[in-house]
Amino acid sequence: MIGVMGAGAFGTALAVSLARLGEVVALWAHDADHVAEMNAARENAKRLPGVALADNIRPTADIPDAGPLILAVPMQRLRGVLETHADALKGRLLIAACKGIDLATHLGPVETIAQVIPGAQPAILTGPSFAADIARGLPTALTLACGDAVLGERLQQALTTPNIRIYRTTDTHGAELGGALKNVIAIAAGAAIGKGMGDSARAALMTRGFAEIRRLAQARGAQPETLMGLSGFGDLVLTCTSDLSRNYRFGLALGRGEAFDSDTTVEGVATARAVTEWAGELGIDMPICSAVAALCAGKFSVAEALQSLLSRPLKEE
Ligand SMILES: NC(=O)C1=CN([C@@H]2O[C@H](COP(=O)(O)OP(=O)(O)OC[C@H]3O[C@@H](n4cnc5c(N)ncnc54)[C@H](OP(=O)(O)O)[C@@H]3O)[C@@H](O)[C@H]2O)C=CC1
Ligand SMILES: O=C(CO)COP(=O)(O)O
Repeated sequence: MIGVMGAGAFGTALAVSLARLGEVVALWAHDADHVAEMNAARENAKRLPGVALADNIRPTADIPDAGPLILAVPMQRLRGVLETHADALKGRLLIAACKGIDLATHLGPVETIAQVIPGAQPAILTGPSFAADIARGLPTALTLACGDAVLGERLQQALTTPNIRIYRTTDTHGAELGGALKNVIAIAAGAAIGKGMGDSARAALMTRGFAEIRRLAQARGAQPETLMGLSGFGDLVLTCTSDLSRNYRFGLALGRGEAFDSDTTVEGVATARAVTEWAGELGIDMPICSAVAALCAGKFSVAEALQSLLSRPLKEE
């Protein structure tokens, strides 16, 4: 049995894909009414409408007491979920599927699990993948990062499905920071396109944004090759170029001066703030992330954010 905690779009899509392996997948939601709705309709109409839940997917309000658990809640909720359910989670194999940096602690998902849950065996599943694509059975490649190489290999086998090919690494810092920071750069890319600045400006933001991601991640001990892989470069490309990305669409709305649905999960907003604070403490230069944080906080207009980037002193690449 595999458990997925968090019945949002991504948790549900992973459950749908894992169920194709034939084993029982428990899909835990914190809201009992939502569980009842999913059981009655055999669909998660609230978060992933139009996708049937196979018979071996079990929506539940009870955390399964055996087997690995995938944590697919928004990053800013992860610590609270872990603290609330610490007794049920202690010593368990916990695989984060969230992308972000915790505002209160400046920790990523793997570090948060390790700090909150005694004896947990933490890992992260990350990389370029939209819930809608995974649920439809479209081909996807992800990175599974686990500090324990033997466990990582076991998880790689267990979580590979007919449409999810998994690569593994022991570099959890690289995997979690690449996935978190690409969302911030996607907001910048969306804002540039929304403001009509063009594809050349987007390419510049993606490239210089990637330089910021590498600077911060390597200061944390991440390996350069992890950042060049699916969880870093791969996810940056997907998220900065697809209208399916919520972070990119949020940026588009900022650029166009349009409203954006406040119930939509946009991980890059809190992460931009967290990373700007954190980079400041470490003395690392993160101008695009800082401009996005200021933009999201309403301190800058898109034009002012661009001006702040273009007026920086000239330097070597
Ligand atoms: N969607 C995607 O394509 C991808 C998403 N991800 C990552 O997965 C993570 C989750 O995103 P996604 O599923 O898309 O988000 P959604 O907005 O679709 O769903 C979030 C889910 O988390 C639940 N939730 C919120 N707060 C809590 C809480 N305190 N306790 C328990 N459950 C809670 C929500 O419940 P409720 O409905 O009651 O609010 C909802 O089911 C994010 O970090 C995202 O970056 C990664 C790759 C792809
Ligand atoms: O992480 C994702 C793609 O890999 C999903 O991106 P959004 O959260 O921007 O929709």
